[in-house]
Amino acid sequence: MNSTPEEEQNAAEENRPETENESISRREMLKLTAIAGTGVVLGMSGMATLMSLKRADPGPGSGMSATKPQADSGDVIPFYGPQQAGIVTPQQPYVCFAAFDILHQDAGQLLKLLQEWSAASALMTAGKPLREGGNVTSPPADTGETKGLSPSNLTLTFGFGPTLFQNNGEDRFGLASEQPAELSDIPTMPGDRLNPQWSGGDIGVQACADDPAVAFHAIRNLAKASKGTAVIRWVQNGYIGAPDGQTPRNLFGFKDGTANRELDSDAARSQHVWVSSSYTPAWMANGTYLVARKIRMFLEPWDRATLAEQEITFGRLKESGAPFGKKNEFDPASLSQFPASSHVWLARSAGTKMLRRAYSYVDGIDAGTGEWDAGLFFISFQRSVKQQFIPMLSLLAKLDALNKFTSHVSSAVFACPPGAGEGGFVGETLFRSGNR
Ligand SMILES: C=CC1=C(C)c2cc3[nH]c(cc4nc(cc5[nH]c(cc1n2)c(C)c5CCC(=O)O)C(CCC(=O)O)=C4C)c(C)c3C=C
Ligand SMILES: [Fe+2]
Repeated sequence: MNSTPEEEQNAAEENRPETENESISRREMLKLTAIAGTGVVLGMSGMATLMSLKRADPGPGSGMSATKPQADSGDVIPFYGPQQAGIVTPQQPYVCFAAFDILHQDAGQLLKLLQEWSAASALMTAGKPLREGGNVTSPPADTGETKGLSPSNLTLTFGFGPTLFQNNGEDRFGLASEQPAELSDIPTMPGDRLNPQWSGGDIGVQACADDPAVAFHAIRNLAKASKGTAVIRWVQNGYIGAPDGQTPRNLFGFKDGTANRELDSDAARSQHVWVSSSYTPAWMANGTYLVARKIRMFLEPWDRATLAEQEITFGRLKESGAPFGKKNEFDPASLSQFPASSHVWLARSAGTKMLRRAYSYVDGIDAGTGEWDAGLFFISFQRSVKQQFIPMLSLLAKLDALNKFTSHVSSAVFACPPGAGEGGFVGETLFRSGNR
């Protein structure tokens, strides 16, 4: 027998997941009464008090409607897509980067975590809260501090560290055969002062946004959702500042990121950033490798160096960012004009390119020296760590004039799989790969 529209509506109401606006249910009332230990039926005023514990609809005009979140403010970078966002999408001014370690050895739970993280990421990048309206006797799903803020172009980029595949020779999740040859720790370089507590990690998550509160909220809520399955190993915050459309300056006052323009075309990105579909392992097609290096910059001696020394160190002019012998930032550089062992000359001589997405960091004052604990949280994306990153780093570590003013204090490498299709999850290609 056909049901009436009213019956259909009632059935839909019963099956509807809880929302923020939903009035308190009779069952919840009974539970709350029991918790309150009154053992008596509440009168109207008690009822009203309990009802008010449920958050009210913010109402029209508040800009916070539960059904229509702030996603229409235009600052949304879609989470789903063939490639992960946060790589070639425009660099936002803030990063909160976290490396997680997985606490167990259960591949099923790892898969579930990636599914939950992807679903949560899709919501957060769209400016939507994590499921709301839990009853008052359980913690809210979303921590809530970004309520009312715009999506802020939040991107969440996930990568798998070498230890996810094998740790001390142990195949923790049955994934060892899928570990890419590219994916192993960067060899220690001369001058490195790496702190293992700030290095490595099973899964790296880069949260970038126009608002630091939004980037932190994303990492905080992913950590909260992973409770019992993963713990944060290290976190690094960073920022860049640049007038609109211009190259940001690092803490030494130089424009940093100029050469990224050479990777603006799809052809250049296919050549230098994205892993091709003919690559092994196949699950990495349309993915890339992320290298993160926390590089302390010694601001005090730098600030005492002359302008000439500063410019010779980089091989570019401080004011304009132009290469030596040229006038403007984007004038083509000629290797013969660069001072020998200048940073840019060496990086160019390596004969390879990478996409850099670095952020400045300031972690306060070094308790031992009273100097700034500050520098560059260097992040680069490349299709091959072995052919691009390591040869360049080796050259720089040996000869770079910049080494006098810097020290590498942490290092991590992550294989970033392709993006997830709508409703899918990041890492799906790994879990569905042929050998499994
Ligand atoms: C292994 C790769 C690199 C590390 C580590 C690195 C550290 C580092 N860089 C700067 C500042 C600048 N780097 C610049 C250019 C540049 N740097 C790298 C690579 C590494 N840098 C490359 C590939 C390039 C581009 C070279 C080219 O082809 O022109 C510049 C110049 C402007 C620019 O193009 O961005 C600056 C400035 C710091 C401060 C630093 C460590 C603290
Ligand atoms: Fe550099």
